[in-house]
Amino acid sequence: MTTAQPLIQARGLVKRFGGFTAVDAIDVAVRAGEAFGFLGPNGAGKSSTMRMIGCVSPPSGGELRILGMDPVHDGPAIRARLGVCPQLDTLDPELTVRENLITYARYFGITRRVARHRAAELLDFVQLGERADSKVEPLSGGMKRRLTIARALVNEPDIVLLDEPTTGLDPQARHLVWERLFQLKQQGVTLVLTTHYMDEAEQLCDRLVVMDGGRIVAEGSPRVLIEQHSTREVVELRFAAESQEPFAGKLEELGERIEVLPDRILLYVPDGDAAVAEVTALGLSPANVLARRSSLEDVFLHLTGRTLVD
Ligand SMILES: Nc1ncnc2c1ncn2[C@@H]1O[C@H](COP(=O)(O)OP(=O)(O)OP(=O)(O)O)[C@@H](O)[C@H]1O
Repeated sequence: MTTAQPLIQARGLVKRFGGFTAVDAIDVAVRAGEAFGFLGPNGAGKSSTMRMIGCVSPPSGGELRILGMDPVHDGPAIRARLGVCPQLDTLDPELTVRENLITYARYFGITRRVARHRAAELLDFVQLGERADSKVEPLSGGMKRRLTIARALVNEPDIVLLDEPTTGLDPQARHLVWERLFQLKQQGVTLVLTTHYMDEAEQLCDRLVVMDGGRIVAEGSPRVLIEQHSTREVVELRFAAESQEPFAGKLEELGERIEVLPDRILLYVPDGDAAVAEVTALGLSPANVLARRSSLEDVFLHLTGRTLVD
């Protein structure tokens, strides 16, 4: 395999569960050293895709190559070179923090001596060195997730798969996880992650695909996706009324595009402050006004007509 070849290449990849198509003929190429994301709402098909890449769920159709190998025939060889951080923690609550890493390393045939050394290094990396002898149970959600990330690194993988790495964590815990993932990125580790948080996708991913209903609806870097599918800024207006709809007609002239949601109106404009001044000049007085930069949430809304997190 040459370095120019993508580490993960999917062409027309399909996953069906009975008559239901969860992943519908997607094309994906993940290059060495990049942080690649699958962004989409619940049920978009992100986990199903990850499980095929992780060689724990066989594709129903299409082509998938991971590190130049075929997951159906070369599953064990591929898995040996992957690090996997699943959506739900699968740590062993009977073992200590350190033992969780050592036991996991042993599955890869790593000697006990090397495993101990690697466990110590990785626990320092995820800032859990002081908890090495603690049982897993009393750890916070964020600590458990960082331990799972450490566990995913124990075999020095070529690719790390992270399924919703910060779902369920509070903001501070999320930032600690992000910091560690940034660090891995800087070390040149290839990261593949799923998320339904647009801020996570924007901050961590060099490139991403936006998924909806099993399909890829857009692909690119966060910056390019925003440039292609949104305006520079957005003004969010909330009117204290039963429905936002009656206000929309009056605002249509102001923006390049307008979205009316049940609780607010989004006005897509080049300059947020100028648009707010124009809203005021129209004599409208919304209960709440926010001018902000466009985000991947706006991209998703534009492409699908729905918000990422309902
Ligand atoms: N084992 C299964 N049997 C039947 N249907 C499944 C199975 N696994 C997933 N699905 C369905 O496939 C669709 C995609 O699920 P998937 O878990 O891949 O989505 P997701 O984007 O990862 O969302 P989430 O964040 O909720 O995991 C969903 O409609 C889900 O109900």
